Amino acid sequence: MSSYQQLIDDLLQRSQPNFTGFPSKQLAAEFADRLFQFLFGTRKKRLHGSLEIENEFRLLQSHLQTFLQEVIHEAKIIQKITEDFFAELPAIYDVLQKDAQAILDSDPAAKSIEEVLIAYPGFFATAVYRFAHQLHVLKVPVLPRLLTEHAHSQTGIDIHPGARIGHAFSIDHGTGVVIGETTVIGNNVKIYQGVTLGALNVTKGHANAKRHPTVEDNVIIYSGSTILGGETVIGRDSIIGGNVFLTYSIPSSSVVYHKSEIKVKDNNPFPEPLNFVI
Ligand SMILES: CC(=O)OC[C@H](N)C(=O)O
Repeated sequence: MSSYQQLIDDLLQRSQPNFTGFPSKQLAAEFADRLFQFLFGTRKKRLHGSLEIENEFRLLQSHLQTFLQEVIHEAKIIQKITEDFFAELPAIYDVLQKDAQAILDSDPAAKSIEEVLIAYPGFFATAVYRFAHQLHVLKVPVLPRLLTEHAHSQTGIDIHPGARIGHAFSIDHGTGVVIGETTVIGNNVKIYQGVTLGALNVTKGHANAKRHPTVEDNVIIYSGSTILGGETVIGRDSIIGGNVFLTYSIPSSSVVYHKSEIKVKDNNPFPEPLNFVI
């Protein structure tokens, strides 16, 4: 057990200027929100004129540099990562436009693209995941995770930055969605709240293995379903109904559903006592 003095020593060590153990969550949140705002700003905050846009672009670059300084200490590497990240921004923007359009096209409740951009938690979480994934591809440690955790805290949607997700991806409602680190998702995939794409084996020895499923193009996964395992492949054009628990692969164009038994009776007393366990 640590002594009081050991605790003080530990805390003192963390307050040294060279201690870089805890990068700033606030910088992560501000960067994610600011970049999202830059790309999909609401009317009030929308940038006017190319000068204003260029100015904000430069400010975003310097924000990223400050953020990167939290974990990287070589100016040249920070510069290179910043350049590479922003060089990818047009491609990220394109794919996000396809994500937003897919939500609008498939959700009868969505009335306009603006509504999707401003009000859909699934779109926000996907956007922040795409920013984070690019930093993950550029081998930035820890910070990608802080970005997706910011989106998680805002939306209840937990997408690991390491997951690979194709275009026209849509998450409807979204609360409780978990997408693990080694998940691979194709194009035009739609998932609903409470879906888990998880690992079957969560021992530390599997840290470098593919632990999470592959979901091929045009798959729909309805709410509450859990799909586990790195070798599990959901074949293209399949539909997974609500509350399915699946740990093996299924071929293309499958329909998988969970059949629960529900009993309905009138509210007259049972002849014998019932024991409802809540
Ligand atoms: C989503 C999920 O399976 O998480 C379990 C564990 N964190 C892992 O990545 O294997």
